[in-house]
Amino acid sequence: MADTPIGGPPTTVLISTGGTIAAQTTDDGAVPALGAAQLLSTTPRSDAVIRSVDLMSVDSSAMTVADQFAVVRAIADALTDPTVAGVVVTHGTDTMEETSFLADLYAVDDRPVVFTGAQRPADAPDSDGPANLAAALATIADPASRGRGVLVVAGGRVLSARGLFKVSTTDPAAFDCVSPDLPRRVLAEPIPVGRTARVDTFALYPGVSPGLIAAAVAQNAAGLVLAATGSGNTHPDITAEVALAVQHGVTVVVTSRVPYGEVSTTYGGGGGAVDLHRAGAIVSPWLRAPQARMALIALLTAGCDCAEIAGFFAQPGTRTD
Ligand SMILES: N[C@@H](CC(=O)O)C(=O)O
Repeated sequence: MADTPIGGPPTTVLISTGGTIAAQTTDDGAVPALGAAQLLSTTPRSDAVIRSVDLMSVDSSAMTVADQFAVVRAIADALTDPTVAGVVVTHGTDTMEETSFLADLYAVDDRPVVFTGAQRPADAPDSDGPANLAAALATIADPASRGRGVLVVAGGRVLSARGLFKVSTTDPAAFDCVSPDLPRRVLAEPIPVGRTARVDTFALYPGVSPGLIAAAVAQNAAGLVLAATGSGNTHPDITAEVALAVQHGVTVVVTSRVPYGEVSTTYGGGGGAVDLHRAGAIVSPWLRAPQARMALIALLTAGCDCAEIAGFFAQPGTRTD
């Protein structure tokens, strides 16, 4: 661990969580093995003073919601030190869109927070991890990174966490955004510790069984996020289940399984977004299912009611770009 000398240059905190960037290839497949200090040892030299925090070592596809909030708390802990210039989080790319967005929801500090990862394991001859980590550290040092919320650096791109999704299982430019300038919503609530609200998510498709929704309600889901077809539409049978779920006090958010474009109350016919909205569902115009779920978990855990949650998804928020 390298720490900041008193009166010395600002420190960057590097939080490692696992993922392919930290993975080594074994007979049983690639698994996270390296901590922050080992990641730094293969990263092109930077003059930054770096404090390492080995928070966890997991494949991000195996992360729990508790793990994700632990990452958010570790970022907040790092920023309690006024000598810290910013925080880099190394994380698997599979669920980086979720954890980075969750961190963005609580990012009240102007200092930059940058997530990065890799598509190729650390022991691959062409691993993209070292270059991504170097770029993430450089992004912390860039004054233009301040006040932009959480950023994600991969494959030569610097993107906002808001609206982010993984677009390739292999390309180093692993991510894109649904829209480059989504308004920023920051939650005033404290970062939760302990139990969080259960929110389930389903992709909808022709022939989908309405029983999926009933099963989630029966298992006490507090919220449901539906990745509907097109601009937020589905079969009329789903609308009836949504109405029942809402009557049971479950908050239902409708988004789309389509990557780009706005989700809107355009279509009727019994299963359109107009009908789902009338059944009590909240339409998420831009956040897709993985990020809408993170927001809903945070809002329900904070005790927000349906009107407040609808306001979160509807209001423009604070533009920072
Ligand atoms: N399965 C890996 C993939 C990656 O990091 O690219 C993970 O998300 O941890």
